[in-house]
Amino acid sequence: MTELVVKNVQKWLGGLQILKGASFTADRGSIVALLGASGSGKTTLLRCIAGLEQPEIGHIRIGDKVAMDSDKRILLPPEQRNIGLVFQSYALWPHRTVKENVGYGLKLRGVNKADMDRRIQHILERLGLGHLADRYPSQLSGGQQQRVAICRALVYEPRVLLLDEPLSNLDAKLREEARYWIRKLILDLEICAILVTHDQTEALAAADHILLLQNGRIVQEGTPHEIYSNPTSFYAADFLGANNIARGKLLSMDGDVARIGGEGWELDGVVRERQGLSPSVDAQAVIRVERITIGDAPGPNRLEMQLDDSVYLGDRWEYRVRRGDFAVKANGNRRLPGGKVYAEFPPESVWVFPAAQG
Ligand SMILES: Nc1ncnc2c1ncn2[C@@H]1O[C@H](COP(=O)(O)OP(=O)(O)OP(=O)(O)O)[C@@H](O)[C@H]1O
Repeated sequence: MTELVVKNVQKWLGGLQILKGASFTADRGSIVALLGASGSGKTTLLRCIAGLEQPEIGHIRIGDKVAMDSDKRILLPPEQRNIGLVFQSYALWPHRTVKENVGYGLKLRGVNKADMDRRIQHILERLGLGHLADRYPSQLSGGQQQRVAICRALVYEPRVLLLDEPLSNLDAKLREEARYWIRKLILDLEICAILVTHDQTEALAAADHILLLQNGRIVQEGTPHEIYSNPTSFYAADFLGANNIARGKLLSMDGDVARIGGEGWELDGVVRERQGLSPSVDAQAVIRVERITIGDAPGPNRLEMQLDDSVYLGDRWEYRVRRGDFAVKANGNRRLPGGKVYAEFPPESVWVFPAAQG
């Protein structure tokens, strides 16, 4: 069931158009990640949904309520939108206890004390914080503070939970755990969550659906697997994964099959973005690091290269190989001696795009 509808949302700030017509829907029991480079408009879009920014144009429906509609001049304030909000900083009040932090909004809304206590206790227990109800934020760990912030957002029983970089203040281990339990919580509660993040791993692991933003536009959307394995633009291909970028000229193109080459190297690949590509124009290929294999014999789409170094990364080795100016990284599971190697670039993993403009 669709819980959130965002249609053609446009927003100007300081004379600049920050959102250029964002449209998407989100279902109950699912997590949608807004992913994109810094300044792409993720937070602004989240703030428009929350009612903290007023889009000049657009339509937003939350549950069965229209939250804003520029044609009908509807604009509900945040407290009437049935949303829960969690900020990166958690924004807890330092002089209020956990219980008071979680219940403050209910108090403002005039919920009676018995009902309020019941709801606070219920959500604190649910997130494993029942025993900390009388502590102050400074007496909690970062992970516990984050749980309190989430309790505070959930105590209203919102239809939609809006999370703005909620994990970025946690260390790597806690972040991984939090990704997991937040996802489970949202699916268990059968609510809908919108997660703003610039961290691709977080979006891939936590979301059911990813919206990739670039300059105020949603340039691609899909499941994490679709976005990772089937990018439709250089921006999308380069934003996700660990990549090698090979810059050269397009040597030939036949349907989706292309050949790209530079100084002393040529590779077969597949066309990922057709516009602006024709033989002999400048082109670039994105090749995921994990797709390149290092061998010791020539073969199709293999280049003779020089292995400069094997770098130990704990769970794998990273090989630094080059042929003249053409340098790439590849992965493997053992240290290799430096010297002559053959690097294989599977053609289906050499994604060819037109060269960047300007
Ligand atoms: N109040 C404002 N006045 C003018 N420009 C603004 C204002 N707030 C944000 N912007 C601009 O809007 C653009 C989008 O900002 P936004 O914070 O939505 O991006 P973001 O994708 O969330 O970035 P980040 O990951 O860095 O938080 C940026 O170029 C930013 O400089």
